[in-house]
Amino acid sequence: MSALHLGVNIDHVATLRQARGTNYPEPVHAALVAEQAGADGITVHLREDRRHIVDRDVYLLSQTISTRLNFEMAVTEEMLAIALDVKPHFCCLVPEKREELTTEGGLDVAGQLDKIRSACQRLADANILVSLFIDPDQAQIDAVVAAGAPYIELHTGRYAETSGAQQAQELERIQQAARYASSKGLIVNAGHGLHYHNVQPIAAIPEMYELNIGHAIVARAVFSGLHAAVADMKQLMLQARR
Ligand SMILES: CC(=O)[C@@H](O)[C@H](O)COP(=O)(O)O
Ligand SMILES: NCC(=O)COP(=O)(O)O
Repeated sequence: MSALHLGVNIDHVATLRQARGTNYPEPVHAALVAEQAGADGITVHLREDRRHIVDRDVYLLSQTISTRLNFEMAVTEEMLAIALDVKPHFCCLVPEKREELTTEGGLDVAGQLDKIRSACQRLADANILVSLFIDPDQAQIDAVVAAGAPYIELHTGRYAETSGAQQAQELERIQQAARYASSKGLIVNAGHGLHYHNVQPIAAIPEMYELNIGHAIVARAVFSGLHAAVADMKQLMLQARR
């Protein structure tokens, strides 16, 4: 079983800033507090519409954090140019719809293999580690291998939205996908919609390398402070591994 890492997604610190067009709260400040509290990495999603994170955040974070920056991006020429300029540690390629409230599904790697393979190659040539954000689906995992990305991030959104028997079924899909991906040599991350009450079954999956968690941590920080919110989440994750 590998060590389990926590990537803290700070998109919604920026959501609060953009709501009023102020210069606070500052995402860099949030990233540094998260690192002090035990975050192993910082994740941001630069959306096409710049609804939360904006370009300067990505540049500043890459210059200031001391863990690893995970840059979530749609597979567009605009985002590829930014990634190749910033050179984050990781790029996670995600699907994006302008009108969506949040990321709705995984990237269809199998359905656009040439495009994704070429993006992976360009990022790898710049020494950026690429992760593909996919649904827990064997055909998509096979396509990731064909695309040449070393990491996947399994979309846990459906698991997070369901309950009871349906959630148990989703958990099983994620467990099977993690096992299959790992047998193919991929490093397995997961994320989306994870919170303090649903994280442990996902954290307990032995193949998991990193969980990326944002909304729930930022929401809890309103009441308990960001340091405690990150530390509590990390503790829950590590507890699930014992
Ligand atoms: C790709 C993914 O699952 C999320 O991390 C993504 O960042 C969601 O975007 P929002 O933060 O805009 O909801
Ligand atoms: N890739 C998932 C992520 O970064 C965080 O998603 P969420 O916890 O904000 O739903």
